[in-house]
Amino acid sequence: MQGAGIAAAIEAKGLACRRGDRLLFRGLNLTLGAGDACLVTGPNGTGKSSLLRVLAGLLRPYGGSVERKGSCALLDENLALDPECSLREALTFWHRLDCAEQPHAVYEQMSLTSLLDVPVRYLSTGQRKRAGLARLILSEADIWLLDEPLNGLDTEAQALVTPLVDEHRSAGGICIAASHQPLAMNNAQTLALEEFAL
Ligand SMILES: Nc1ncnc2c1ncn2[C@@H]1O[C@H](COP(=O)(O)OP(=O)(O)OP(=O)(O)O)[C@@H](O)[C@H]1O
Repeated sequence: MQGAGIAAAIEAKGLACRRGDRLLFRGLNLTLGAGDACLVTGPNGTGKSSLLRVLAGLLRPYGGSVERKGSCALLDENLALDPECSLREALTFWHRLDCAEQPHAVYEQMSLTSLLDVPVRYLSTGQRKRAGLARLILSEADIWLLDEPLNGLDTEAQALVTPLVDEHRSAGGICIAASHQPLAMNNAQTLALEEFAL
C-alpha cells in the first residue's frame, strides 16, 4: 500500500450531510484503524453513497469532521475510465499515475485480459465493475470505500470480493462498504444509517 509505514485510520466525528434542502443524517461517529471494516446499511435514499463521498473528501460535510491517515480510493458507479479509449489505454492512464506494478496479474484475476482492446463504452455492467475493482486494487490505496461493490457482478465475480477485502485488511488496509446485497466481512462494524436520519 502507498502509505506503508503509516498505520491507516479514518475517524468521523459528529458528521452531518445535507443534499439539496434535505438533511440526510447527523451525529454520525465512526472510527476505524488498520485492518478494520465497516458495513453501511440503510434503505434507498438514506445517504450511503453520500456518506462514502464525504468520507472520501469529495463532498463537504454539512457538519462534523473527517480525519484520514493514508490514501483513499472510492469504487462506485462512476468508472472514471475514458469511454472513447480501449480498456488497456484507460487503465494504463491510472496505472501510470499510481505507479502500479504487475497490472497484468490483476487483469487476469479480474478476467479482463480478453477485454483489454475493447473500448470502455462497449463494456457490460459487470465488466465495468470488474475494471473498477482492478483500478481499486492497483491504486494501492489504504482506505477502500466501496459503494455497492457486488452490483452487476455474476456469482463467480461476487465470490472474489470478500477474499480481496480480506487480503486488503490483512495488509493493514481499511474497508468501508455500502451494500444492499450480503457482503461477508469478518468482524466488521455495522453502521445502520437510518439510525442517524432525521
Ligand atoms: N447532488 C445532489 N443534489 C441533491 N440531492 C441529492 C444529490 N445527490 C443525491 N441526492 C439525494 O440525497 C439522498 C441520498 O442519496 P444517496 O445516493 O446518498 O442515497 P443511498 O442511501 O446511497 O441510496 P441507494 O440505496 O438508493 O443507493 C437522495 O434523496 C438523493 O436524491
